[in-house]
Amino acid sequence: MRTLENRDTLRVGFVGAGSIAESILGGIIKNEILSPAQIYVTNHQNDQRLLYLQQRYGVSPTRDLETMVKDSTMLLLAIKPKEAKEVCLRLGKYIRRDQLIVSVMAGISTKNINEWLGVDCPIIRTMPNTSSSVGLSATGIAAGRYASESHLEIAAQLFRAIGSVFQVAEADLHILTGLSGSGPAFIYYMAEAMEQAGVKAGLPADLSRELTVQTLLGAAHMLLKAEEEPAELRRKITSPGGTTEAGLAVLNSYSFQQAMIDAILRAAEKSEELGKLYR
Ligand SMILES: NC(=O)C1=CN([C@@H]2O[C@H](COP(=O)(O)OP(=O)(O)OC[C@H]3O[C@@H](n4cnc5c(N)ncnc54)[C@H](OP(=O)(O)O)[C@@H]3O)[C@@H](O)[C@H]2O)C=CC1
Ligand SMILES: O=C(O)[C@@H]1CCC=N1
Repeated sequence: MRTLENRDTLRVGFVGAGSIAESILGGIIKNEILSPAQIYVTNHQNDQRLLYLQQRYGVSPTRDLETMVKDSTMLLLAIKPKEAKEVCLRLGKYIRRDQLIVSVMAGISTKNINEWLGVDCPIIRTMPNTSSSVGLSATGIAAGRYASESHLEIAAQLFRAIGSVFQVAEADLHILTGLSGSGPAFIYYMAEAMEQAGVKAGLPADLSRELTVQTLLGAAHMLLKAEEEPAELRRKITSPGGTTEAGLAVLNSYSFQQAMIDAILRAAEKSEELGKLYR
């Protein structure tokens, strides 16, 4: 397996061409980590989708799994957990022992992937998020049994190009899935509500959207740059007897923090369930 230092010779085959595949390949191309000519994509049946990816990013669509595997130095599995076994059984006919497999599938263990492929090839299991498309993913990565430090480093380099990378034990990828894999959806859900509140009180929708986005952006930067803990940043906004205090009282009456904690833990639990259901 070549390293990204030799990235001109790297060929990545995306098995699965949905949301996360597009976010990752879009980020890789935008950041000029690989050229479109180095990326193949395949999916199950959606021709329109492959055409769209070809036209938008210049990547090569294919349904010839054998040739794609043969020509790829790395395969990136971006199929749903329920499709994992069937697709891996098919891929196993063509995969070489030195071929690096990167999985982004929630819940599916590297042990199961190796078993289905029937090959002791190196597997790096990851959990990125869709912010990959703007270079801001938080990606967890863990090595399977046959992966070496250099395989980990190759995958880390690729994902570092589209955000931050955190190496964790494979078992911890479940909680990363809840926190940072699904996490953006929980934030968007809150953003939808913030926008709705502005509109309900009479603001134009576009102004309400801009205020929401700038507020989230500013808060994220504060979390990143300020030295205070989140609770201290919150306290600084909360004047005694003021508006924030009144608003927080409403959030507390709905157990907002507990709801967020439970949502993340439930998503993590679901990741474990998917792993058991589809093993
Ligand atoms: N979306 C996200 O934010 C994240 C998702 N993930 C993980 O990524 C994986 C994909 O998720 P997501 O992108 O959201 O899902 P999508 O439903 O958007 O995409 C799934 C893709 O898999 C393809 N596919 C299905 N069956 C086959 C097959 N037999 N051979 C080849 N391709 C096949 C589908 O093709 P077709 O359309 O033709 O059926 C489709 O392109 C999941 O395992 C998920 O856990 C991980 C991190 C974040
Ligand atoms: O919803 C899902 O199952 C996937 C995994 C993390 C984000 N999306």
